Amino acid sequence: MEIYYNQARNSNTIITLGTFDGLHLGHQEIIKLTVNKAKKLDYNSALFTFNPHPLKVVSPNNTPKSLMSWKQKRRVIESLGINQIIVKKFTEEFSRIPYEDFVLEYLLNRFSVKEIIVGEDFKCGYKGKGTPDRLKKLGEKLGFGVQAIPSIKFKNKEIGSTYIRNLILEGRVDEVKEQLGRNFILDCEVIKGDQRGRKLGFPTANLHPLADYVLPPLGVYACKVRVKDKIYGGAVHLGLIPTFNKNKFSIEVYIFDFSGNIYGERIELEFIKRIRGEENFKTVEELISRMKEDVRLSKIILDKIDSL
Ligand SMILES: Cc1cc2nc3c(=O)[nH]c(=O)nc-3n(C[C@H](O)[C@H](O)[C@H](O)COP(=O)(O)O)c2cc1C
Ligand SMILES: Nc1ncnc2c1ncn2[C@@H]1O[C@H](COP(=O)(O)OP(=O)(O)O)[C@@H](O)[C@H]1O
Repeated sequence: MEIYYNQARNSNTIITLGTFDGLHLGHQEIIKLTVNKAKKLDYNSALFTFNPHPLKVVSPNNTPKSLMSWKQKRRVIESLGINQIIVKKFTEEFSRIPYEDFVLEYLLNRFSVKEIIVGEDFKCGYKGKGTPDRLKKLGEKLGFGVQAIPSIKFKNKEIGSTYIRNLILEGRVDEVKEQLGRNFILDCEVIKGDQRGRKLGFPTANLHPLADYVLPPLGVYACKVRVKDKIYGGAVHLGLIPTFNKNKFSIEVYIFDFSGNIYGERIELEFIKRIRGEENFKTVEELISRMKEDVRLSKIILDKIDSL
């Protein structure tokens, strides 16, 4: 797969466009359709996306939190078999280009696009005027097809990034797989904490997320952790650590059956299930005994999913 940040070119291309945050099952359907159609016709398949999220430029206060980092996104797109990704820098100036000019300059002149495949709620161009219906009309004039794919449903609910973000915000991390096709995973770097964890008998890797992720409510979650391509079970705590009178948000994971120094490493944290909310313990002993219980419960949860 090739990645371009500006002037890519190709001929006879079937293209899909969007921000694709989360690359949920609906997005995956659209991308697979693009890939399969291109293969059948022996055309190039491409995915055109924007960075940063267009709303960050057009309406900064309404920018949604992310479901994935760019690295995670790239990996999923690659696994779906697209030939080319085009990442267009989304600027104020770019946001003012009318959809007709955008299509002509970016899609027809550069890729001689034969077909555009998008979700039915897709919009592009100045003020989002480039809806699928208008694109279809433009295509009739300029000689390309447009396919608008209706949202797919699961258990009667439309699959969508907003719905997935809300599940996460409510702590329902065990339900996102039905929509994403995978669990919610944070791409993180391990940073230094207060060095208190090991004294409690629970060393915890303090995590700095590598995207502006949507995050579940404060508390403790059973999780899996990928460290240097090995997967471990874990218990992760998101909170302000009131027991030690801290008031700074942190994400910390105790990794089961692991020892070693991983400061500075890039790791992935996969949320499996919420266990409880954050508590302010009166004594350190009470905290430690509750952490033991968290570890016991996490292991039961992880054993259950591994045996499915
Ligand atoms: C499974 C788990 C549960 C935790 N629960 C709480 C809690 O309910 N309240 C709290 O104040 N801190 C909680 N913590 C945070 C610990 O107090 C924290 O790991 C400890 O202060 C070590 O911090 P350090 O890594 O910065 O040294 C929890 C940590 C873990 C790993
Ligand atoms: N089982 C483990 N889980 C998490 N981190 C571990 C583990 N074993 C060793 N470590 C290492 O110890 C560090 C955590 O120790 P801790 O005393 O909590 O320090 P800090 O407050 O800097 O996170 C981690 O960043 C990691 O490098």
